[in-house]
Amino acid sequence: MKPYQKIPIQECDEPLVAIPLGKFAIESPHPYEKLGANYRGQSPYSLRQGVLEALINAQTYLHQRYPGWKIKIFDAYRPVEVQQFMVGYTLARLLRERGLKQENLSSEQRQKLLEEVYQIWAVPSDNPATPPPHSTGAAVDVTLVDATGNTLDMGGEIDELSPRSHPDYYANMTSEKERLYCTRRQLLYEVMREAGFCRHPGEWWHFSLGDQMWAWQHSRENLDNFLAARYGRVLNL
Ligand SMILES: C[C@@H](N)C(=O)N[C@H](C)C(=O)O
Ligand SMILES: [Zn+2]
Repeated sequence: MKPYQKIPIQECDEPLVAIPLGKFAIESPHPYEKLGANYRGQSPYSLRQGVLEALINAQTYLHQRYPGWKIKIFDAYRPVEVQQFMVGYTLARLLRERGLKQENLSSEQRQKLLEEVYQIWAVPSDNPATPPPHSTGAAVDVTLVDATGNTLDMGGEIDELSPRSHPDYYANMTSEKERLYCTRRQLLYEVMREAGFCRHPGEWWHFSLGDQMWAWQHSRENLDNFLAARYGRVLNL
């Protein structure tokens, strides 16, 4: 269990709403639908109302600093079944890359590989007390697009299983390119933080507001002010 999963949830019952796609840049077709993930008619481009409002604010802050630039949404709401699908997909990809076969793995080997997968993916828990962050509709994976519509190179791909995914990976590097990646990651962090989001400690692209990870980070930074999460798993109809 990750420490943030111990944070209590006081569900506020705010609705999951559609993201107005015209306002943002989006990854299209949706990256996980393209891989075969089944959303059962729900849209991955949905967020809790208050989280969407904050994302719109983040884009306003970005415009104030870089007119014409946009936040590009890679992923938002993710049902637990899709979380499970992506964990399975990532494990299968690791096996393929390493020339391994699932049926030949010892349980220890399988566990080690799964631990690697869980470095960047949350466990697809069905327990309402420990929902995967995106299943709450309060987490979003984003990057930046410039005024000409180009997706900026952030020095690593979203969902990359590598040390480059760490937000500070380029912090002490000195080449012009490395400094640029660092500046771009910092810009994304600053506009999202100004809007109230927290960033995943190990992923430059993952932000959330009001979920357990957010409440955990918030409580760590403000020791006198313990917060519960206000968004739990979105209940499917
Ligand atoms: C891997 C990435 N897309 C992501 O969303 N990671 C977080 C931790 C998650 O699975 O909730
Ligand atoms: Zn994410």
